[in-house]
Parts: sequence; C-alpha cells; structure tokens
Amino acid sequence: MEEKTGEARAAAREKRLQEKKALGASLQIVLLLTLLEFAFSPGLLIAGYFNIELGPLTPRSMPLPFAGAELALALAMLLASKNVLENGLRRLLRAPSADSLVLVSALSAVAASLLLMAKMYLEDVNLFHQLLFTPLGILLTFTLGGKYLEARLATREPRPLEKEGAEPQGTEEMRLEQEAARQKREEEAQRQKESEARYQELEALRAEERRRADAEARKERGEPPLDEENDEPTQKIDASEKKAAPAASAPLLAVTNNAALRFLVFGFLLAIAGAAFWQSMELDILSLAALFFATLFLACPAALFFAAPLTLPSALRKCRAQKIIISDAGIFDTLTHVSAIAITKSGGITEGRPFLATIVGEGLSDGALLGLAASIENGLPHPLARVLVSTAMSRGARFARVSAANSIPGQGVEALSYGRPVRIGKREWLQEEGVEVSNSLITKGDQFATKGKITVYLATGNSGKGILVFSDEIRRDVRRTIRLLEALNVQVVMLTGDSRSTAKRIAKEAGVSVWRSDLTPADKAKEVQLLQAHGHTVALLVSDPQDKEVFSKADVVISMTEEASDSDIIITSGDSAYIPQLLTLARRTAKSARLGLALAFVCSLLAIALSHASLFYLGDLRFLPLLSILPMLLGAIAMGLTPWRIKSFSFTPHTLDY
Ligand SMILES: Nc1ncnc2c1ncn2[C@@H]1O[C@H](COP(=O)(O)OP(=O)(O)OP(=O)(O)O)[C@@H](O)[C@H]1O
Ligand SMILES: [Cu+]
Repeated sequence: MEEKTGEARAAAREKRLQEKKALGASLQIVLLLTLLEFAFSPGLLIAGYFNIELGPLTPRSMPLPFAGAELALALAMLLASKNVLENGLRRLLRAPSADSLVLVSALSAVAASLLLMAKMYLEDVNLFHQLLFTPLGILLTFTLGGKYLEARLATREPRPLEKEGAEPQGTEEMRLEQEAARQKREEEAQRQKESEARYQELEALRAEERRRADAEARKERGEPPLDEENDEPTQKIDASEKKAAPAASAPLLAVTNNAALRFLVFGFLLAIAGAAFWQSMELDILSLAALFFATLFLACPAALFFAAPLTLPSALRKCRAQKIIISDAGIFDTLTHVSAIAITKSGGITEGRPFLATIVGEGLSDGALLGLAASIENGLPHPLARVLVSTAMSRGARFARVSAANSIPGQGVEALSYGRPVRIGKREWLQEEGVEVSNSLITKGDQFATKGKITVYLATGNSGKGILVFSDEIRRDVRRTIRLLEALNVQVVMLTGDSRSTAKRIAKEAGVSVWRSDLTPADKAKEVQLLQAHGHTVALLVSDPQDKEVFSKADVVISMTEEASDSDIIITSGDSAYIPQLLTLARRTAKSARLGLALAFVCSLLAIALSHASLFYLGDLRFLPLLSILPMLLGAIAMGLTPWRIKSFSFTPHTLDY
C-alpha cells in the first residue's frame, strides 16, 4: 500500500520536478533537430519545386546523401528522447504504456524510412519526399512537449487561498482558533512521539522475551537454535526494491496508458491487414514492408500526451473557484474510480462540535462530576476533552488534583486521584477494567444513546459514578450529500468510535444504511482496507486531522477543514455537497480525455485509409509525411476542444437548496 504522508508526497514532487527538468532539456534538443530536419527535407524540396537551383544541395540529384543526413538527425532525436523510449521499452512486454507506443511508433518511422532508402539505392528511384524523419521529429516534439506540460501541471503548488480581500465575518476568531488548534496538535505530536518510543521499547522487550522462550523451547526439544536475525529477509526485500530502476511517475490520467495498449493492438492489426492486402496485389516486398511500418507509425496519436495537460487544468480551475484545495493534480484520476466513501461520524455526519447536554450523577453532585472529569481531560486534544474543560471552567466547577492522564484511543482516559484510579470513557471499557456500573445508570445511559447522544461514563475506583451526555448535531447538508453519493453508485459507510446505539440513531437520521460502531482508530483503518479488499477505491472523509492511521490507508482523503492539511482534498467551504459533485467532475474529466483520444484515433485511421488510397490510385506513398503530420495536429486540436464538457459543469452549493 502506498503511504500518503506529507513526506512521501514531497519525495514524489521532487521526482516530478527532476523529470520536468530532464523533459524540458530533451524537448529543446528535439525541437531544434526537428527544425533542422524541416530545413533539410521540405525546405530543399520546395526549393526544387520552384526550380531554384541549389546545385549539389538539390535532393533530386543526390537523394541518398541527403537521406543519410536526415537519418543522422533522426538518430540524434531518438538519443535525446532516450528516457521516454527506455521507459517505453521497459514496459513494452509487461504493461505497455503510452511511452511504449511512442517507442514502437518511432522505431517504425525509422524502419519505414530505412526500407525506402534501401529501395532508393537498389532501384535507383528517388523517394526522398516519402521519408518519415520529419514526422518523427514532430511526433517526438509532441510527446516531450505534452509530457513536459503534464509534469508542470503535476508540480504546480496548490495555490493557497487569497489571504487579503473580502474576508468573511469571524475570520479573526477562526484564525485564533486555528492557531490554538495548531499548537495543540504540536503538543499532541510530541506526546505521541513519546508514547510511541515507550511502545517500541515495550515491543522490543516483548520480542526479546519471546525469542528467549522460543530458544528455550527449542533446546528442550533438542532442535538447533535458530539464527538470531529473523528480520533480515524483510530488509533484503527493501534493498532490492530500492535497487530497481527508477520508474517514471505514473501519468496524471491513467486513461492514457490504458488507451495506449489499444492503439498498439489496433496499429498492429491494421498494419498486418494492410500488408496482407498488398501482398495479394503483388506489391514488391520493400514497399510492402515500408507500408507495414508506416501504418504502425500512423496509428500512434501524439495527442495521447496532451490528454492530461489539456483537460485537467479546466477541472482544477473549477475547483479553485470553489476554494477546493487539491494537493496533487493526479488525485483526479483516483477520484474517477472512487466507488466507496468512508465517513467518520464526528465532523462528517455530525457537526463535530459536541456540547455537554446533561450530567447524570450517582453518588456525586453534577458539579463534582464535571470538575473531576475536566481535571482528567485537562490538556488532552480529544474533542470531548476540550468541551469538558471549557464547560467546567465556564460553570466554575472545582478542579481536582490528578496525576498525568493516560488516554486510550477510542476508549477513554485514566488517571490517579488521591491514589485511586479515575476513569472516564466508554462503558464497555470501564467494565472490562473491572468497574461496576449500576443497572439504573446503564438504563439511563442507553436511553440517551438511542437518542443519538454520546454517553461517557465516569468511575472512581471500581464504581461507576455518573454519565456525561454530549450532543452533536447532524450536519444539515449531509442527507442530501448521501443521496447524491448513492445516486452516483458510491457506497457510503459511516465509521465511528461511539457505541452501537448512538451510531444506529445517527446513521438513521442521516440516511446512511451501512455503519460500523465501537471502532478504535486502528479498526477504522481496517474497515477502509476491507472495502479495498472488496475491490473498492475508497475515499475517506475526515474531520479529525489526527486519524493518521486511517489517512494512510484510504485512496483519497477529503476533509472539510484546513486543519487537516495532510489530506488530498480540502473543501474549505465545509459544504459536503461538493463531494459528490467533485466525483462527477472527475468522471467528466476522464470522459473528456477519452473522447479526445477517440477523436485523435479517428484522425489516425483516416490517415491510414488515405495512405492506402494513395498507393491504390497513385501507385506510391508520395503524401506519406503529410498524411502523418496532419492527423497529429488535428488530434491535438481535437484534444484541446473536448474540455467544453468540463466548462459547462458548475458546482452548486448546498445552501441554494433552501
Ligand atoms: N478523551 C476521552 N474522554 C472521554 N471519552 C473518550 C475519550 N476518548 C475516547 N473516548 C470514548 O471513546 C469513544 C470513541 O472515541 P473516538 O475518539 O474513537 O471517537 P471520535 O473520534 O470522538 O468519534 P467518531 O469515531 O464518531 O468520529 C468516545 O465516544 C468516548 O466515549
Ligand atoms: Cu504518431
């Protein structure tokens, strides 16, 4: 599984930047060589056509030396495009990519031209104007140019939102809040690092113990002791993976690679069919072979490489206009495949702004309960903890002295107060820890839970002392969003760490039919993986930027707050209705690209048909170079016209519905 951390993204970006530089350099060289090639063949031919006497420079009198010079230029071009061609070769037999298509096409151009040169030499005819070296230069220029534009698109920084200008009200407050949140996050990160270190120590100790026990058991059984280094194999795998040749980055739209395979197969079929036809017409073998390779060359639409740079920017612009931040243009391709979305309850389904609704005490006053709870939670980053502390402060509850708290993710928190353990969290967890919770307390708690409230139990020693009941409103936009998602055939799953009863009620109110409750963060990650195991491409809608574990598993991470800066897509307006619309936009983008490719391919087919017609009616391939340059241009133009489907798309915010 690909890890989607900030570092991995930065590394990928660095790689793209280097690729871009290399592509830019190759592009310049190939462009220069193509221009030279142009001066050579069409230039000299036109001069000859107008009877401008160039003496020894006229290809009519000495075609072969000129062809040789052109060949030399063409070989230099191939050398300059080495990276693309090598990459194409590497993938040709395993999984042909767009680069493989270019490789086959480029070599075909050279092969066809060499055959024509052979014919020129053997039969003493002048076929100078049929050579495919200039079209080859154009093909390579288009390829490198498109790739360069794509790399530029991939490395563009997501533009930060305008800082100045009309700020919505309460921005200052929001900024302060965010600042505070950032500080909290940093503290939390520090704490997490410490606890991780502790955990690793513990793991190491446990592993040591296990090894020792293992060794002893073996000794008893009289088996020879195992090698100590049992984690060596994994290291070896790592090393070999690193040694593998540096593969080029994936294209921004996978559709280009998928289409390339089809073009390749079609090209071969057409070339074979054409050759078979002319064989029956008893065409000489050299012409036959030249035609075969020329067909292969024509079947490759150079527009393939313009698919991403010509269609994606309009989609990205649409997003930017709605203040949707897209971290990486490549994520659009993943979006087109999204078939399931996991939504965390707090913040995704509910507002994510819980408030303390009621306190149910048993043997402790409400004030004492609140004070004790707040003292334990003091300084913890959990949303419930923050609410407890601020509520306790505003109500003037007295804080108790407690030891440092130990929080268990998805369960609760424990601390020591006057030597006695005090715990606050889920009922099941408390009971597992040996806490007695009275039946009347359980009944009351369940009543609140079935109403969709979050119930947190507090216990001192091993007796339950009360329940803190939190309310978190359902988002107003969520029902519509879920309906829209289902209309797009996207499976919606709600994930929550809360209890079954609470989850059931919230899910029902929001219109979510599939939900999973009582999940720890690790369980949430597993749920995402389970969906993937069922063949889904999974988007994750998160509110809590701390759920790193789940983050790294999902294919796309969407969030509705800028706090979660690690996510792939941030909908800053916080309107969840944009999510289904984003999926629609992505699907349309892919469709546009596919349409453009289809048009480009039609241009190629037309060129192939015309070249056969020319052989049939005129008896030679005199228009071959023209017939190969024109479809490339037309294909690229067609590609540029397809984004009209994206331009007609517009986001409709949820509020318009009211
Ligand atoms: N610091 C805490 N204080 C009190 N209860 C806690 C705390 N941490 C976890 N819990 C208990 O565990 C449950 C799940 O917590 P978790 O943090 O996994 O869910 P969440 O992120 O708040 O909500 P969701 O999973 O719905 O997004 C909470 O509802 C609460 O009962
Ligand atoms: Cu081509």
